[in-house]
Amino acid sequence: MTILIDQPDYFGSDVEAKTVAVNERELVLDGEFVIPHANSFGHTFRDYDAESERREGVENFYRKNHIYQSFDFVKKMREEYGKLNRVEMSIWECCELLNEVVDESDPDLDEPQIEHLLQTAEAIRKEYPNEDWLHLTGLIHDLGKVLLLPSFGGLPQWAVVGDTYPVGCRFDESIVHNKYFKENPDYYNSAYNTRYGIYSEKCGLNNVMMSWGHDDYMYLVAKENNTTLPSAALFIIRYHSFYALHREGAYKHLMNDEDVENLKWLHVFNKFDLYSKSKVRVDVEEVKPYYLSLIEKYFPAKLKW
Ligand SMILES: O[C@H]1[C@H](O)[C@@H](O)[C@H](O)[C@@H](O)[C@H]1O
Ligand SMILES: [Fe+2]
Ligand SMILES: [Fe+2]
Repeated sequence: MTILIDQPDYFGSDVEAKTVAVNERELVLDGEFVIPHANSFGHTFRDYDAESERREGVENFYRKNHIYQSFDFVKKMREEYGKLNRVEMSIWECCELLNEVVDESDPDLDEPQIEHLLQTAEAIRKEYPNEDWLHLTGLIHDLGKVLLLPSFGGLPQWAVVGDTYPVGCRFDESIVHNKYFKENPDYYNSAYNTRYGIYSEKCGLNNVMMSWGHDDYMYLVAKENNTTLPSAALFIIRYHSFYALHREGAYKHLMNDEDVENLKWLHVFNKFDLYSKSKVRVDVEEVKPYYLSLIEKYFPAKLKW
């Protein structure tokens, strides 16, 4: 699939000019999505140092995440969860399960995850009414967080949520709270701690092992259950937490040409994923029929998880 869109520039140097002070209700108006200048705690988005009720918990989360996400751990998880032998259910059933899930890594949101899914999808729908595949991508991108639930193995938060990054090569400095990597065994492994590590120039992200979590798991679920979503959707699901790449531009030397194309859509998507987080609730029952129709278009009725 070829994508002909301009690179969005809302993260450029003039980001201040592009952000507009809005009250939360403006997010639900029709037309172009407006980037709010503050999250629901009154801070800028993704400010990991801002003194807030969430700061300490989030830092603690990243400490564990960076210590335990090693190459060997990721390999084991991929093998284990690649079997998809735990649960059978529909996409919508999975959305409902997320009612119970709260993400401890997120400085911008403390609502149940189903709110975030609908807020993301609805914000995309307003600005890109014709890209139904992107609406559905918004709805499902975080479904992998069910890994936190007992029937999915009840993984700890550090193995499910938070930003992701490659393992098998050097941890980039732009990764949030990167100082904690010093306690990761791979940090001292000379096979893994160089710019390329076990990878090579333009090898393609598909060949790169990412830290384990909800992104890679949901990618596996979608792919192995033969979704008809386009490759850009699978790319978004798989790399939406890879902020070191899509926000900071690190690890670009590992991308191949297809990754470069798909990254354009990930930039589009990220605006909605990040800045739609608010206390404004979406009426689930009202939008449900629309999303059920999309699920039917792009997925089988029951999936293996
Ligand atoms: O805290 C957030 C949250 O877990 C998101 O779902 C993930 O995609 C982000 O990258 C992460 O920073
Ligand atoms: Fe996510
Ligand atoms: Fe998200």
